[in-house]
Amino acid sequence: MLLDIDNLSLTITANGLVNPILDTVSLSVDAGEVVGLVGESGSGKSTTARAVLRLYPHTAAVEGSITVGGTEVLSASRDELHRVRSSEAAMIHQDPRAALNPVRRIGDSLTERLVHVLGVSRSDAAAAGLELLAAVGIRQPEERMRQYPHELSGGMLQRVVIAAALTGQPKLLLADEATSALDVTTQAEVLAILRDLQVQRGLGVLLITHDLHLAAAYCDRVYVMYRGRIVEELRGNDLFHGAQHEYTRRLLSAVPAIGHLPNSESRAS
Ligand SMILES: Nc1ncnc2c1ncn2[C@@H]1O[C@H](COP(=O)(O)OP(=O)(O)OP(=O)(O)O)[C@@H](O)[C@H]1O
Repeated sequence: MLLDIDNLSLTITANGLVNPILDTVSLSVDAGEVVGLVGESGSGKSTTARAVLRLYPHTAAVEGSITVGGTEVLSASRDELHRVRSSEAAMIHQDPRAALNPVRRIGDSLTERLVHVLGVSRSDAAAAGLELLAAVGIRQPEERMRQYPHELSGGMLQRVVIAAALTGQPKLLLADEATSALDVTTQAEVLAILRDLQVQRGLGVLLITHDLHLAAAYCDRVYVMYRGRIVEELRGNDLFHGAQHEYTRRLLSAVPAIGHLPNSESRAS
């Protein structure tokens, strides 16, 4: 198994109060598999994904196990953790503008990890950067490498962020609402690119999303999270009609079905 989270519990202490955030969370992602993690805001999805890279506040207390490619992340040495973060798993966030330094050229942001973390020469890193930009469907990559983030659209920037995440050739992608900030058409384009890359490279993807239609259509399996616990695991295809847990049904009933959106007349009445 590429990612195996087993009985992960996490509390964060703030102002003397111990806040339980995750409670015995278990989930797995195999190589070549797209796995969804859905649930309402604050249910613990991002905390789970960040824990995979051992990113949590120093006041956190953590129990359980997280293995990435067989390495136990929670007790990993500095070197092992560095390897996991630089070449085993990468995270993509919602806002590409926050992920890229606004005063650095795209090419510098893209090749940074290769040069400074993986010790690749600048010319090899530039060649790899160009290749990655082409792989995420960016035309005229040489020109883009010289541009600054404000010169690119949101969809283009998210492609750059995906390319940057792939520089260490990770096997696992943690996509935290990675397309939520994009308009519907751009979202579909970015998701299609992500799917192509996932298939070509046999990547495992943990896809965190609020969009249950997307989770159902895009994911092989979906975990449903509620108040820090996994309450249900379903095949993507079964999400809308196979849910057993009361919370999953409530979550699904809150999703407007296409064709059943309130029209302006009924809203006005
Ligand atoms: N650094 C922190 N200190 C204290 N509490 C935190 C911290 N990070 C997260 N939390 C709390 O942990 C809970 C889970 O947050 P998390 O961001 O993982 O949820 P989420 O399901 O990803 O929500 P969203 O969908 O809104 O991103 C929330 O109650 C949040 O307030």
